[in-house]
Amino acid sequence: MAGTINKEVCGYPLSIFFIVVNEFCERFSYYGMRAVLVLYFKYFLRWDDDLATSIYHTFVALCYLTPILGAIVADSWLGKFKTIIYLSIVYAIGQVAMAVSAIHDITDTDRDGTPDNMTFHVVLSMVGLFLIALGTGGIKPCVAAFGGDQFSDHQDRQRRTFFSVFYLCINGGSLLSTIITPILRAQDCGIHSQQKCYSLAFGVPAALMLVALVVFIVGSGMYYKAEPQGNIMLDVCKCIGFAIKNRYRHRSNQYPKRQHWMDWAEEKYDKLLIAQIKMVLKVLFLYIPLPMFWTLFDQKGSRWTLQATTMNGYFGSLVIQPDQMQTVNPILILTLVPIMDSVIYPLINKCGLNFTPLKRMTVGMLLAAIAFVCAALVQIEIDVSRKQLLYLFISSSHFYFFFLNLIFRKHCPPSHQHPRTDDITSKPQEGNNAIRFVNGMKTAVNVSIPAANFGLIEPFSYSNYSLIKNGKVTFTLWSGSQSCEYSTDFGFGSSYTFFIPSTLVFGPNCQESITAAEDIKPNSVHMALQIPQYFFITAGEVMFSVTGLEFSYSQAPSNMKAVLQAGWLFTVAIGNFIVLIVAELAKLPKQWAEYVLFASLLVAVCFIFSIMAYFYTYIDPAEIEAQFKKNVNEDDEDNKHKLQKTEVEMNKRDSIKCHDEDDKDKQTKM
Ligand SMILES: C[C@H](N)C(=O)N1CCC[C@H]1C(=O)O
Repeated sequence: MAGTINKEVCGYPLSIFFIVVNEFCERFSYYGMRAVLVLYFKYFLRWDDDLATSIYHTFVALCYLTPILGAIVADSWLGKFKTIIYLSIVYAIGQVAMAVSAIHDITDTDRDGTPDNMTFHVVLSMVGLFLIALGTGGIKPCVAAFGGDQFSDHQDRQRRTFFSVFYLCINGGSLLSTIITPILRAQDCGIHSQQKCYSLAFGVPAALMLVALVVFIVGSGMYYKAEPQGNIMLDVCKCIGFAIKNRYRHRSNQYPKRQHWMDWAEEKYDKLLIAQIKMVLKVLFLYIPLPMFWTLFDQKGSRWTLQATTMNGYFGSLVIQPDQMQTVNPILILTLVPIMDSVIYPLINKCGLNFTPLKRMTVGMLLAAIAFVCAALVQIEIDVSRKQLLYLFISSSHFYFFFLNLIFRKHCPPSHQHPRTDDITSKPQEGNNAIRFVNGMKTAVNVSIPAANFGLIEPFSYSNYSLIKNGKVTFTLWSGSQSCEYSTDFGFGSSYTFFIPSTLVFGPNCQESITAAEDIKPNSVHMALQIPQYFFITAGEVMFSVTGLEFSYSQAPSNMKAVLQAGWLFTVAIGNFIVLIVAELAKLPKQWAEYVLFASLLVAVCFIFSIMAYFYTYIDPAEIEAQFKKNVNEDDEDNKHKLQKTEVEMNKRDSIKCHDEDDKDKQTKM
């Protein structure tokens, strides 16, 4: 670092406090908004599942593609500080636009609780999402690199700790927001009519983004702000282009070979710039296999959550919803980062092992592969339990419908016999329970719960299945003016048929007469079995991602720090795309086989990466740059000397010439 830091606390520059708080608030804003986004698409904008999922993934991928833009602007033009400020404003405007787009009252002219001009809400939210992607992606590489810039060259250890704390803040923000925003969304709010409060769920992240901006500005006087060094990316592209062209022009054997193909740019470009480009290319080459890690990592939110929907989420009196299992990741990050930094790494060092950053990343990839093997084992357990349950269901349902038919033939006229065309044959999706009622009474019965209405069930008829969530549910049965309340507890993924007997007496004790037949048993494999796979993927993330973040900073030349951070984040974007492609292409019949496939792919990639890492030599960009500058200065000195010498000689020669000419003149005059 070229400048000096004014204030230090325990050996750390005070300025990084503002940077980590800014990152915490920004990640709260980003992950909080993301947590309710798909539900907003589905229930507020009324999109179908496919559209909602593809727009969601496109948005996430965009958020990790825009870092390239932010990095170019920061390194070449505005500098990191101004880029963070300007793009944070864009980001906050985007979040506010999202919050406004979710106020149904704005276009609810008939006051029935639904927006009347959906185009307004769709357009505003799409503009909002675009601004957010630009903002969050744009500032992400700058904030990390700007934090790294605050340390002096001799503060390597502190800078490593900074990147760990930085990662803790990311996950602290992510954890809190993914718990809080779904709660905010579940509230009812509105001016004319009450609806689920998406505007609050987006409004709080918007407020947090404003806080992030204010905190960052407050620290302004304390930052070290490296100056941008001109349009560096354009120079880099031109230099690479020239090297390729020049190499091609001199392809014949008569020209001596050069050590590196970039050396073919030496005729036209500065040696320092060529050396810096070589550093960046070496690291970017190493990044090629890395997206595979993110491909596995990002399936937490999709495949693993779907797996959780087929499991039992009762943890004592606490009920964990399938999508809430994802919070295990940030919780484990908050625990594992300090343990790794203060116990595991020092212990490995004490054992005399040189656990270099690239070795850590390799181990991180292997841990992610192990996580997927665990996921495959859990899947096999679920499949086995389902087979047993299905067998139980088929045999019991045959018996029970045989019995039902006997009763119905006896009691009801043929016109009243209801066909059993809608019998459920597979487990209900997303951990829901499929419930239906059979009315054995001679009068019609209406059955309802707060979330669903089974409708009027004719005498000796079945209702259709309704899907209801787990937990305690109270059904209200109405026949004329008489009612009966029936309460029961549901687990995950079960199916029940409730019988209303012909002898039902409405009143307080009516509950006892209603009987339930379990068509499909609730999920039996416990969600706790997913904890090992979460543990391994998160331990892998700590070794891979935290190290990768720091590695990308430490190996980047001074004028391309943000660009390499963006390159690192680009691997996350590619990983997301691979999930979409592989899931489409490899349609394996068994889910566990898909998990094993992904684990094997990562092991193969990890093997390639370890070979590449073996040949990588760590550099100190600052030292190399200083050496180059020294050489240039020495060259300048040499040149100056040479110039002075030449000038003196030239002057001497001139004066001799002058004397000669003077003499000649004198002679002619004479
Ligand atoms: C929430 C994750 N544990 C996490 O920290 N990240 C996932 C992608 C990179 C990183 C982030 O910066 O959000």
